[in-house]
Amino acid sequence: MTDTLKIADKTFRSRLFTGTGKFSSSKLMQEAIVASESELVTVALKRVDLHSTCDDILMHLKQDHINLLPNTSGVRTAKEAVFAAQLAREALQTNWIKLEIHPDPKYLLPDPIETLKATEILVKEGFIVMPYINADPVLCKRLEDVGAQCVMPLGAPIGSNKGLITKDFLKIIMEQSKVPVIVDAGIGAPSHAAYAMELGADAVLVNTAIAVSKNPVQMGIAFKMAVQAGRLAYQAKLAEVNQYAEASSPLTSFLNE
Ligand SMILES: CC(=O)[C@@H](O)[C@H](O)COP(=O)(O)O
Repeated sequence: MTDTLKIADKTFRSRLFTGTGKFSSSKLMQEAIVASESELVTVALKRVDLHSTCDDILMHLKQDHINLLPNTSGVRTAKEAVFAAQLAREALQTNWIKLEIHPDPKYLLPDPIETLKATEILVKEGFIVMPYINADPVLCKRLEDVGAQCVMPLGAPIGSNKGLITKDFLKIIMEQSKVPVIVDAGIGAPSHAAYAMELGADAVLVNTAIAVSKNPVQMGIAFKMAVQAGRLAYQAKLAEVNQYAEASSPLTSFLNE
C-alpha cells in the first residue's frame, strides 16, 4: 500500500518539501531537488521575474513531478501578503500559496496576527493556504478553523539549522491538528528531519541545509532517506522510553540455573 500525503486536491508520494534559495546555481538547485524526489517546491515570489516566460529559476523547475508553491517571503503585513498571493496566482497559474509574513529581518519570526488575518482573506478568495507560523498550538487551531489546508510550524528560525528547538510544542500541534502538519524551517540535518517524522509530522520543508551543503545533490538524497526512515519508524511505533534498564535476555545466572 502506498503511503501518500493529501493536501487539498493533490497527493504526494514524497513527504520532503524543498526550497529553492541559497543554491550556488539554478542547475545545482534543479539537480538537488530532483535527487531529493521532492514534489512540492517553494519559490519566493520576490526572486522570480513574473513578467518573463523564461525565468531562470522557473525554467529549472519545469518537471512533471514538481509542483510549484509560491511563497510570500518579504511581505510585512496581511495586506501585502494578499497582494503577493494574487500576483502569484495570476503569473504562475496556481492557487497554492505558502504564506510567510515575517516583518523582523533579524529572526524572521512570523507575525501570528497578520498571518491569521491573511489566511482568512485568502481562503475566502479560493487559495490553498499553507501558513508558516511559530510552533503555537493555539494559533494552529485558529488557522485550521479559518480554512488553512495545513499548518507549517517552525522547528527553529529560518536558516538557523538548529533543528527542532520547538519540539514540545510541535508534539502538541501534531496531537491536536486535523490538517497536515509540516515542520518548516531550521531543519539543519537529515537527523532533524527524521526526528520530526518520528514525532508524527506529515512532512518537512527543508531549504538551507540542502542548498548550502558542500554537496547539495548528495544532501538531497540524505534528506529523502531520512524522511522515509522517520516516517517508517513513526508508522512502526517507537518503543517506549524507560527510566530503568530492561534486560534483553532473561537475568538467570550462567551455568548454575
Ligand atoms: C524556502 C522557505 O520557505 C524558507 O522560508 C523555509 O522556511 C525553509 O527554512 P530553512 O532554510 O531553515 O530550511
